[in-house]
Amino acid sequence: MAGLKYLSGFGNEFSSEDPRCPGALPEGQNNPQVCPYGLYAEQLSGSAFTCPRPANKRSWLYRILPSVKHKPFSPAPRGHLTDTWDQVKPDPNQMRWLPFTIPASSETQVDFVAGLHTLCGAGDTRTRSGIAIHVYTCNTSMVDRCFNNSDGDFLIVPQQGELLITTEFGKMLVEPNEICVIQAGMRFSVDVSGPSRGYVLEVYGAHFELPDLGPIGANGLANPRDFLCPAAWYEDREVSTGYTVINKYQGALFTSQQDYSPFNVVGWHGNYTPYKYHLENFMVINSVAFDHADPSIFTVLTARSTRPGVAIADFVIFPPRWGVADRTFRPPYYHRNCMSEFMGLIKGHYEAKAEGFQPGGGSLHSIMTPHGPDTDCFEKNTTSTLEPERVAEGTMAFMFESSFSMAVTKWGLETCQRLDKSYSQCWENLRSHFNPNWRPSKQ
Ligand SMILES: O=C(O)Cc1cc(O)ccc1O
Ligand SMILES: [Fe+2]
Repeated sequence: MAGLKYLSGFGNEFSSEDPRCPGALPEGQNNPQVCPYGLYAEQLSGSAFTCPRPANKRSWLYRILPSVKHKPFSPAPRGHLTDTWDQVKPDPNQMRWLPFTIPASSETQVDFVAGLHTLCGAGDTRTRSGIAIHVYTCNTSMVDRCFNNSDGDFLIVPQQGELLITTEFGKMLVEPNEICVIQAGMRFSVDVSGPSRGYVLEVYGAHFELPDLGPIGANGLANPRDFLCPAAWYEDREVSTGYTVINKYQGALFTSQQDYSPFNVVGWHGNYTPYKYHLENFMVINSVAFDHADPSIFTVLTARSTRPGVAIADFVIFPPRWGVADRTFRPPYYHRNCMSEFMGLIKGHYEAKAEGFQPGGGSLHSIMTPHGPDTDCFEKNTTSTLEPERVAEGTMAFMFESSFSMAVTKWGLETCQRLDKSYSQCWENLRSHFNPNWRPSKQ
């Protein structure tokens, strides 16, 4: 949408006023006895008050009415959203899903929240530790409905269809190949312009951060200034028919009614905001000599656990780049990992599996479950001439990698009917190339 303004920088202390109300932010204090323009002051906390300064997150919202003016929350159907991880028996097999089905708007009208389906996850919304992976498939905009997640942060990866997201902080347009993060407690409403599909990584009780760069230095990977946060925008809109605030709390959905739009924040300041990032801005670093670098080199954002170096979840991408490694099998190596790997494809093909893994689908390789390139990929890349070549041109695959051992939901295993039962066949024809008479070639 033309004309949307953004503030740039990851986790900055921002200040933003809707240009219609200059001076909406109080000067020199947060809680004046009377706020400019007769606004209410409301703090949104994203960390405990007492967190160390680098981890302390909060924003001050100056709004026409405070959020507390609402009718009581009452339970609402939760559709295919869940945080129950024992719906089906544990299954360590490699799993792959065909593109998730987007409902036809001629048959049913489904908006972003109604279109959320939990695929897998682990942990507990009450002890604030764990993750959930959802897919959304929808075809209609949210009208006088907004969503608010008390359980955690949403990292949203649109795969098809742009999302115009109105938040309490302002509006963001998020297209496929961009991602956005809406952190816990931030109200938002999603407009779509057609059939839409994407992935959501939800993290309970932690926030996404930029990974440390170590010896890479001060620049590279996702640079802080490429993260964009919306600029203040408000509407002073009475909704006599009722505005519905949907709250996800302890995994369940609740709704409450109010007679005004929640997007009534005229100005705000703080460092706890929604933000978006274009994946094309990722500065790719990789092997320029030999061997295959671990995919952590492609980490965009990480939600750290308290164990050093161990993520609750990393968001990793496989962007277009040059492949130049000499005397190297360049695709991903065969491996078993102490982390869970969920992969999705935004567009194009994934380098380890040219066929079968399709945009809008997904795969799950659970903790210590073997996986790697399919037979075709192996045969091709062990015989090809190694020249500098563009890898993953026009494609974008990604991975949610987690230290949690995830359970798949009943929806993921059965109801969605998208599980590709033939997945393991892609490795069936791998044959032995072992030659006991092989000897190192003389130099
Ligand atoms: O399994 C996958 O395809 C993801 C992956 C890619 C890679 O280059 C190295 C390790 C890894 O898990
Ligand atoms: Fe892997």
